[in-house]
Amino acid sequence: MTNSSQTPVLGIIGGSGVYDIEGLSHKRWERVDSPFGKPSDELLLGELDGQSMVFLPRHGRGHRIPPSEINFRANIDVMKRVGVTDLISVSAVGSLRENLRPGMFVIVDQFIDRTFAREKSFFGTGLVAHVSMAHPVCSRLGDHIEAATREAGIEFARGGTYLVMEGPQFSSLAESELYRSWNADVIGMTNMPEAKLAREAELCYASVAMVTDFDCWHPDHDDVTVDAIVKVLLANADNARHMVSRVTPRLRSDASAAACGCRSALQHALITAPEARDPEMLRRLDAVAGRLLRS
Ligand SMILES: CSC[C@H]1O[C@H](OP(=O)(O)O)[C@H](O)[C@@H]1O
Ligand SMILES: Nc1ncnc2[nH]cnc12
Repeated sequence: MTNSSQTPVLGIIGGSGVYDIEGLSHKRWERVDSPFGKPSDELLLGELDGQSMVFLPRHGRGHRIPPSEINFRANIDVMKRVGVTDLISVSAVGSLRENLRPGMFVIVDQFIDRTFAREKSFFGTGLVAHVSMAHPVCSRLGDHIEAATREAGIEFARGGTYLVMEGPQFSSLAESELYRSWNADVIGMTNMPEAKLAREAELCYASVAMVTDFDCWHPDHDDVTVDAIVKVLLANADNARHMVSRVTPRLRSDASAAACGCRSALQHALITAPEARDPEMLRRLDAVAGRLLRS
């Protein structure tokens, strides 16, 4: 099922501490197969206030999958396959700034990708594509998230650079200081290549980073541990649900969505001559790039 009418369908990729979405009607977990392999889990499909939505726990239910083993391509492919148009990533992050305190949401607008052990593109030999990542998130979707977050009374910052490290170990002090000197604001292990793949799949993508700790640079705070992160996350997860429930009605009434640039990201990105394209590759890309590849 692809969504050629572009009826708004909200997708949520839930990070650490967010393994389910409460309050959905017609709720069901469904396995969706992808030519890119196994996604992190089944998809949770349902409706929130009459609006279709789809949820996927990034690390799988029970948090089984570490950042480097997440099949980001399969995760984005299945979202596209079931008709998602707007994708919100919810993630736990460490803060690299004094003013971004645990409990706050950062509506990220830039990334520094330091990951090195992940498949980063749907494309490759047989069909080469280069999409723009100058503005890696959808500002229209970001506007809806900002309004929803404000309405839910959650403390937030609009804009911020998320440094994506490979992990799974946390940073050394020297690395944390280096990233601060690069003007990164928050640090995590998962938003890349997720954001790049969402762009290739022509999805509107936005990232809500929930601050859980001060990493290891802050002289007045302990170095980050999983225990400390989980404590903050338990409080944050409810806030994430409040935010999501307020985004859905906004999406439904947004007439500008169809013209959003994210939805035509591939329009001028494919460089391989039609006669040189690999037919097997074209088959795998039926959901991600079917709009342009169907003859
Ligand atoms: C649970 S601590 C580190 C873990 O949490 C973040 O995951 P996510 O972005 O999915 O919330 C971070 O990136 C690490 O994967
Ligand atoms: N300090 C940190 N570093 C990397 N990933 C994180 N996720 C939450 N806090 C983090």
